[in-house]
Amino acid sequence: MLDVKTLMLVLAFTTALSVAGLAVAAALNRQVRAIRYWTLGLAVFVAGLVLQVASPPLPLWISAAVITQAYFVLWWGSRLYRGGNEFWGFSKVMLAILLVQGLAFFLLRDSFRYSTMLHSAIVVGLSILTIRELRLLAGFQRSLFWLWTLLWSVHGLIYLRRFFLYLLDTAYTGAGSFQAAAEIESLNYMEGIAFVYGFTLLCIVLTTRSLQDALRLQAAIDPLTGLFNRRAFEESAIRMLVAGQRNGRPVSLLLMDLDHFKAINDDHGHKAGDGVLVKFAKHLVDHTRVPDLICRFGGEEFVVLLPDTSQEQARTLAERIRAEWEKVAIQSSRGDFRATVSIGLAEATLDERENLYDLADRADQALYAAKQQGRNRILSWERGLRLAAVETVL
Ligand SMILES: Nc1nc2c(ncn2[C@@H]2O[C@H](COP(=O)(O)OP(=O)(O)OP(=O)(O)O)[C@@H](O)[C@H]2O)c(=O)[nH]1
Repeated sequence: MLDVKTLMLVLAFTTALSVAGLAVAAALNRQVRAIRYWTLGLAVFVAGLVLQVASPPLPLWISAAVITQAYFVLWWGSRLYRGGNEFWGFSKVMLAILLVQGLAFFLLRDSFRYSTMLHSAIVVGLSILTIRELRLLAGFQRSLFWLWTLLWSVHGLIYLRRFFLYLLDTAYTGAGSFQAAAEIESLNYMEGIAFVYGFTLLCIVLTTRSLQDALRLQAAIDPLTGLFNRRAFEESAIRMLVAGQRNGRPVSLLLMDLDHFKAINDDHGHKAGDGVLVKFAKHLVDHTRVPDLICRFGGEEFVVLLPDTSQEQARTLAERIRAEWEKVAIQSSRGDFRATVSIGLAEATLDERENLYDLADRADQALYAAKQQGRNRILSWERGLRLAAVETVL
């Protein structure tokens, strides 16, 4: 069996290397907050190990408090990865925990057995909490979750075993130092080395995954309004439309265009124009249901695809959107104003040969006619509408 002190040093060295790697990754990926805390957690772990190597003469309770504190920081990082709130007094919470457990380890300082048991119990508890954080992450990749669970479960089980050995096994209950319990302690440190390697690797993978998600979101979302952009809308809308046609369920589409938007920009400035777009996007979100697909089609044009909605039902909704929108007061430095919207709507036919673009084309014809007839109104598509609109222009 390897000497415990040597293993402690190897673990400290391995962890220090991991900290260096993670620190570079954290600096390069500032938007992933969790990796900063994982790096900090491992750095605290290194400090605790160094203190442990130096005890005696240094009291062991100090290193015990520092090492267990590292687990709290790692758990906090995982909590952030799940989407927890960063500013919920991290430093205050950590300080409070450090004080409480520091006091507990201090009170147990004369009993190697009980302080080791407390140390093991904290590691087991935090391993469970850390597993739970990624479990709560909706839609998280299963293989990554299982790797995370495996890593932390093995680590937690090793410490659970340690807890019970010190509780029940006479070979350890009387031990007064790590050297006296070398058999179990060296196994712990060897597993610790493997754990740090595995954990570091997973931190990098999770960070990459988080960046990929952010990129995917950026590619799908209109940055001004936070609505789906056209590309993302088309992807989901095509699926929604085909599902409706297959199941014989009605699907309707509203195509909306803010009226005289150029004049709004000219009279109130481009910034106020942007504000109107943001406000209208929120207005749409407030007036639709969760399954409805809302998108900024481009410029001042918006579209909503309504599953399980007939033309009549869509018209009622469109009327509510239009009527409520004209009441909304918009503040601008050049005076408050109101805006209106024209809406063209069409219901999909059950014929699967009609695709999303055909449906959007029909809604566009209705919208064009609504504009021709004076704006701030809704028109449903009907046969001959394009012809009528063209005639109106002529
Ligand atoms: N502020 C702002 N303006 C935009 C944005 N995208 C497009 N626009 C402006 O929207 C205006 C659209 O003008 P038009 O297509 O003439 O339409 P309109 O003035 O709304 O007239 P009608 O649709 O006929 O009622 C243009 O001046 C564009 O520059 C944007 O993201 N922000």
